[in-house]
Amino acid sequence: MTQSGAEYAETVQYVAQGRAKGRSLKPLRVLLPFLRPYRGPLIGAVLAMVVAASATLIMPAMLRGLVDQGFSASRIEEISHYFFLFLAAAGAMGVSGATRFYFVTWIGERVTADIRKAVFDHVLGLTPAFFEVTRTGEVLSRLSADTTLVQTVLGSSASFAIRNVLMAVAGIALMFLTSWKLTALVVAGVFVVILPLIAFGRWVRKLSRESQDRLADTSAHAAETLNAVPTVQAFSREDDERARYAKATEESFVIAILRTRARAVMTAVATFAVFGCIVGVGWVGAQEVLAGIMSPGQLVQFIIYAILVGGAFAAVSELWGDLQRAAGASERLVELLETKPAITPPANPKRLITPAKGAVRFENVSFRYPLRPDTAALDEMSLSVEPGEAVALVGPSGAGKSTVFQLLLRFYAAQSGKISFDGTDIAELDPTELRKHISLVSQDPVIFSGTIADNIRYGRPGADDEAVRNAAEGAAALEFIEKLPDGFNTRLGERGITLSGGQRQRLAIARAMLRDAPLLLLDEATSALDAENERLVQQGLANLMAGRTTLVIAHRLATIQKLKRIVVMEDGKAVAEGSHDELVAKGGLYGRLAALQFAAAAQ
Ligand SMILES: Nc1ncnc2c1ncn2[C@@H]1O[C@H](COP(=O)(O)OP(=O)(O)OP(=O)(O)O)[C@@H](O)[C@H]1O
Repeated sequence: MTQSGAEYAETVQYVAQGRAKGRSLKPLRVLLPFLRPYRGPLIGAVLAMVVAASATLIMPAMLRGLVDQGFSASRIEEISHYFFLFLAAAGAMGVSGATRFYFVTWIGERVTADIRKAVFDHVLGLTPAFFEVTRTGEVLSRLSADTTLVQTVLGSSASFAIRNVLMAVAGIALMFLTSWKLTALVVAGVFVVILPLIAFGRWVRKLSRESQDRLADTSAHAAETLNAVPTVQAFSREDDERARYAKATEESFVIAILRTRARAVMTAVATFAVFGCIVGVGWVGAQEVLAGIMSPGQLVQFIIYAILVGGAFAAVSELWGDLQRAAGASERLVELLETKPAITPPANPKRLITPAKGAVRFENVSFRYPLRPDTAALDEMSLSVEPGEAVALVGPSGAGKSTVFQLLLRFYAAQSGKISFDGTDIAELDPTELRKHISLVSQDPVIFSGTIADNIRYGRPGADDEAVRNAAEGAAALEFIEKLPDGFNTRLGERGITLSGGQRQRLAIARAMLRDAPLLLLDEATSALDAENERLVQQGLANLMAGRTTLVIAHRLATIQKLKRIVVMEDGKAVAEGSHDELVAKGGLYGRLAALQFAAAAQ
């Protein structure tokens, strides 16, 4: 169960390495697997596009007939016939346009929803190491802004682009049939136009990546600040935060405008060049008509084709920018999807014997946090806890107590040594399976938005109301819950900010009680309680600990004084162990801590 620095580097690859520097639309390829399941609507959309393009392209041919045959009263029927055909073509354009719009929008929405789910599902499985280097706001921005960009492209730009390419290709073929000479002139002109467009396109793509990055920075900053409004206000830092946000927003504005300018120039150059080219060719055509080489109807047909083709090219050049932005966004989404969790379940995970007993063993475990490779958080740590035993971990701040929990929960993998649960190396278990056997009450419990009952039930979804109530009672939370306006159905704010720290802790304890797992991890579980409530909760905890293996981290020695086994940690190692009295008798670190705390309490 060793994890090298290299593996960690892989975890944070997209941050560390920067992004692949492709300049094409290739990243859009990654959307293909998401499109594959929707062949039906895709075929529908393509058919509708083909019908729309055909209906558009047939019109100039009809116009040619109309012009060449001339308008005279004797041809009234034929002329009406042409207009009837125009009407039919218009109808076909309307219906196929609507069909294309429906299918394409449907695909855009569907695929974006799938991508959002895939990214969220994936990110939720990444280990804490990933979140140490990635701000939540950045992930959120990818989930919303980047997926929205992809949606715009799939839901409209791509189909416009494809339709215009279709029009251009078919239009050029028809132009060729109408007059190959003039067509050759147009094609030559268009090539002259395309080369500068490609250069522009690259520039726009670079700018749009930057603008997306800035947007992500801005939202990350906003999320961080908004989550800490009381702290910001308490330190009177509102103006600084406003200034920081304004600066980030302005920067992203400047880049967005640069991008827009580039696109504006690109559009102007493209439009003028294409239509200028058509005008020139039209002039050559007029000479041919005058010389009797071409009929006027042919010239009209040719010019309309040329305008359609020119319009199609102009549209594609404008959409090119959109497509490139979406390519950038897809690249960022895929980077997220491809980030591998630092810890993955083994190919053939072992299964725990049921019912699990909760025996825990650390054998010479050494561990350094990925972001602090120079300091050992655990240094050859050994610890053995029998099933049903309660052991306290004490020691100065930074001694590595919480790290023991982090490793047991397999949020990180130790670099050397072995950690086993019921005799099985935890590296050989599926982490999700392992965690099902662990209940954690953390120092700063998280309360989710929802009701009090929902929050307790988080420990064991599906538990009945009575079990929830019993858990609350055991955690000494019943009294305060019943005083709330809606009792167990009281809704809590986004992060339970309407509860006091002590109340949150009691909810977290109730959650752990309901979870009913064989191994209980208590990280300063009663630190936010007053003496009265602590006494009540201690009783609940005692009930909870009975028959379970428990590891307790405590700063206040009074809370663990009665436990038979106390392990003293210092600098990532267990340096002493014994009962309170034994350790006090030995003196040492524990003796000093106890002397300080109990002397203070006695005063
Ligand atoms: N995610 C992290 N990344 C890098 N270093 C960390 C991380 N978490 C903890 N550390 C470091 O690892 C060492 C052990 O930390 P740990 O949280 O296990 O200590 P502790 O004994 O639980 O302390 P406390 O009682 O203050 O909670 C400390 O030096 C700490 O700074």
